[in-house]
Amino acid sequence: MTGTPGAATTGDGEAPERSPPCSPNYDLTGKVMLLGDSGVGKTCFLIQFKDGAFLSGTFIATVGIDFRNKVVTVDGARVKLQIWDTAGQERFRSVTHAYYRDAQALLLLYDITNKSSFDNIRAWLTEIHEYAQRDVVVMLLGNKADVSSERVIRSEDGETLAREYGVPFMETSAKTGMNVELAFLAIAKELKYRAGRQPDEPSFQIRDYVESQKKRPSCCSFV
Ligand SMILES: Nc1nc2c(ncn2[C@@H]2O[C@H](COP(=O)(O)OP(=O)(O)OP(=O)(O)O)[C@@H](O)[C@H]2O)c(=O)[nH]1
Ligand SMILES: [Mg+2]
Repeated sequence: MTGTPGAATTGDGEAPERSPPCSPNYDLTGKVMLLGDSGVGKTCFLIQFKDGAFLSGTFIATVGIDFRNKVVTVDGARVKLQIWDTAGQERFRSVTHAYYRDAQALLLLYDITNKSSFDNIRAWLTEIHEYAQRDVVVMLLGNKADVSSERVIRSEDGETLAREYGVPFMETSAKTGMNVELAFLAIAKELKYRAGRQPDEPSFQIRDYVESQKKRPSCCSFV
């Protein structure tokens, strides 16, 4: 997925800000951004969610920013997620900063086989604090959990960091699909809950939901 630096490409051939049609096939919308260092798997994560496929082979770094739409149904509500895939490379940072402000949710990825991508998470959280809305939903994801033989970041380290920042955490695989849909469903549930809680509806805690639903890698190599 590539585009021109500084310009959003039209992911599905749909204009991002287009007014809803007369009978929209969704009840509410939410903007989600994928963030994290280059190569952690953001584009693959989005393609796995959107198309159920994994882009193996040569790594093609995203240029600028791009988006895809997908409607998910949670608790009887159709939530249209507009998902922005950002370039992790430093040179595109100023482009992506401009998009933070509109996002309701941010999926922040690191690669469990790449220590620097994990070490940079604090810097990403500082950027989020600076550029995003104060009440933005943030989720920390340790991607490439299928590559257990090359693991350098323990699951516990991801959990500890997420707890420190008070955000939900899980390990994922854009290759096998592990926890990919769950990440977006949890966001959609949170957005639906925020949009208007019904009187008899129990409160929704995204961290508890993720903890109760997430799958753990079947095989772990401890480092
Ligand atoms: N084994 C495995 N490989 C993955 C996974 N996710 C991504 N990859 C591989 O990692 C490389 C980078 O993936 P991308 O999705 O392009 O990375 P990105 O975060 O979008 O990178 P930028 O666009 O530069 O920010 C590719 O070669 C993918 O095939 C995963 O979950 N498991
Ligand atoms: Mg990419």
